[in-house]
Amino acid sequence: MRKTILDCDTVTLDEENGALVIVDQTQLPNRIEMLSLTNIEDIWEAIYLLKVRGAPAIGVSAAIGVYLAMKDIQTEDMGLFMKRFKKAKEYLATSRPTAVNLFWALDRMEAVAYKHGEGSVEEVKEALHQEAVRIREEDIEVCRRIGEHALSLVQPQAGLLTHCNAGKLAAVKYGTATAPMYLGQEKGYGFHIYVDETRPLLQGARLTAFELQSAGMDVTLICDNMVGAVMKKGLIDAVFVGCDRVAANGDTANKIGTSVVAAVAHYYGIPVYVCAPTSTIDMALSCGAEIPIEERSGDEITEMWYEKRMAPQGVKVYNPCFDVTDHELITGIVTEYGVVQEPYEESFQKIFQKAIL
Ligand SMILES: CSC[C@H]1O[C@H](OP(=O)(O)O)[C@H](O)[C@@H]1O
Repeated sequence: MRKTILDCDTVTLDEENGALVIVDQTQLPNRIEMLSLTNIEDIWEAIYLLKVRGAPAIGVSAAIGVYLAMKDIQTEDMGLFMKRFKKAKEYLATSRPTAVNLFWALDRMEAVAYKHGEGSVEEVKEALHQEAVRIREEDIEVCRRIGEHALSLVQPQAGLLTHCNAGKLAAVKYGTATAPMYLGQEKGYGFHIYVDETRPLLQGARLTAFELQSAGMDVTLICDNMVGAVMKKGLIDAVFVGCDRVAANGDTANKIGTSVVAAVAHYYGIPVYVCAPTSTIDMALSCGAEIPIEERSGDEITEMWYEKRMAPQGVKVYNPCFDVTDHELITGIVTEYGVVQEPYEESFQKIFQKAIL
């Protein structure tokens, strides 16, 4: 049976070879190529170059990466070990600035290291190993639960629109925005899914359309500038998007163009749902203006995915990788604990209190 992208683990730990194994997403959809990364520099570069991308997948990669960086260190000096750990953690934290899951996962790994700090270095290494595996496994359950809550918001045969890739290729199995789509497919909901190509790196065209088509779903690929026409035509009943960081007031950073989708949907009275694992909610930021927005090389805009130039030499370029959708444009934020609505800060606090209990 030919392997499809759905048979490939987006991100996993190869215990036998001590490697982070990822699908090289820069080669999709033309080639399914797995990369086996054993050193922290290659893992950093894979995150930076979007060979592995998407907030949850970035978090899992960093957790596995920092474990791999520490597992072969030969010392019984805990102070030296923790010094080396912090160096590895801080290095991986420089790979990309917006997806809070990167920092959330690294902080979780650090907390586990300190929690076991009274033991031996070998015990800390094993604790890091178990936590990295746990972070990966938790994502599957968290996204499935997001899918179940999101599915309750739409009817069979609904027209859904999504932007960028918040799918299996951005996480471990279900994805976030695509979780209701995968669960709907399992239950025969027959969704009609419209996917924005998502310039400049085309995560929608290259990744979302690819994975959902591979799953046998009804997928229609559109250019980003067609969202208004598709919504005006009455083809969209709901928008589901992912997120890279949600501020305490519900303002959400997601792929550039998401705020446009939300504004147009708002104009046409179409609900916009952000699918957000609580690991992507950053209560330390009061509003979206505080979210760091990654800017990337202008080449991503002037070169058609590094194949041929499509803009004049020397043209000035601005390439913010994300934008912030104001909470007023968001109908609901779907977490693994349920659908949250305004006032978001109060709702998030209730969720986090429940999660702690
Ligand atoms: C489920 S998080 C996916 C999120 O990450 C993407 O950004 P990038 O492809 O640059 O990592 C995009 O914002 C997606 O919504």
